[in-house]
Amino acid sequence: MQASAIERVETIVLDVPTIRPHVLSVATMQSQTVVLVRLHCADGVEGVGEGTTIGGLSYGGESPEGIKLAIDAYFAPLLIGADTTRPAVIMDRLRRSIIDNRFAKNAVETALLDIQGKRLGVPVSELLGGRIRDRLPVLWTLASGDTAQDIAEAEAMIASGRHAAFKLKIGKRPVQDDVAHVAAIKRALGARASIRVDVNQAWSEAAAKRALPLLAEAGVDLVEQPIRAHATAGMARLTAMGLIPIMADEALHGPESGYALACGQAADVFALKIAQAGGLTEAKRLAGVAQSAGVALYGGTMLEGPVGTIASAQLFATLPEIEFGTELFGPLLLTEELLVEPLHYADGCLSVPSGPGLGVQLNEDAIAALRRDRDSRTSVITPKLVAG
Ligand SMILES: O=C(O)C[C@H]1C=CC(=O)O1
Ligand SMILES: [Mn+2]
Repeated sequence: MQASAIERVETIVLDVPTIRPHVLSVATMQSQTVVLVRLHCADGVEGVGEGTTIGGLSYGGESPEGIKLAIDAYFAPLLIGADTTRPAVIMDRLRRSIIDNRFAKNAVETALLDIQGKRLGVPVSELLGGRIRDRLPVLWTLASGDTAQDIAEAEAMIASGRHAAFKLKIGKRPVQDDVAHVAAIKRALGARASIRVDVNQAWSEAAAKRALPLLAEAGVDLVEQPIRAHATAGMARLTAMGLIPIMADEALHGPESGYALACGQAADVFALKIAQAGGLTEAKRLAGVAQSAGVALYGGTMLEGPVGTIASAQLFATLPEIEFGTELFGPLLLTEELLVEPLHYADGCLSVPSGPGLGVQLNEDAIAALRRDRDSRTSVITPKLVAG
């Protein structure tokens, strides 16, 4: 086997507790399931990628277990023996052979670019056209499910200087209750904070039409995916109201969907997510569609751990404009540190690592402690020890 060829594909499911319940209209998260993909080359070079979603199958069509299965059963045979010095050739082969599975493709592409960056001695950003910035603005999501707790959390974030923009998860309660919740938070924080809301598709168009003037009146700066992902014409009607910028999130499945939304004038802003786009290069193509169409950009997350977060950051750092900032706070929602050296968050920004590849190193002890199969791995060993 060639030195740069992939010798082994490893997929690991981690269950990581969250610092508090994270309440979305589609799910309440008490923990996050992170799928890590490690590509081991014959010469010992290794790349890591992440395939992470929210709430099992409640957010999208790929579950953590499904991502692992798809990679183990279908991606791995195409990857073993492949030459990692040609990541684009490998991704082209995968895209031709495997339909959809965008989260799994993103995880694999991330690992391939991590390898390539390590071999060339450059950060992944430099493989994607080159970075324009080393720091990215990061907001925080208030989603405890309780208005007073959300206000206290925001006050603490503002006081510590970590965040001054907040996204509120709504859509679970009746519209008037959600609007009261949002208005109370904005009233408490005033001009000290930018407030945005994410409905995660929960409203009908009629409910959204009722809510938008009230949210505008309350001082909300952005409304994310208020109605169903496929409701392009409805999104266009809400956008045309011109009350608050409307952002597409779940509706975006890569550059083609972005092109259709832009043609239909169905959003003012796109939430760019490397997982939803099917990888970093597809996400970069989507960003190009937005730039060409005059659609603003926002750096989104699937609440990934540090690997997916930094893969996203490496891409977002290459964008000339990212008007609405980013939400790359996923690692801060987790109780456990998955890296040897934690990511650096300060003054409302995340620093983009400058080392080769992703520029992050996994904390192997944390991975061993959090992996879902740790008990079965132990029980494989235990009987042998008992028998011996
Ligand atoms: O945007 C989403 O729908 C998913 C995610 C991003 C931030 C957050 O709290 O949830
Ligand atoms: Mn969203």
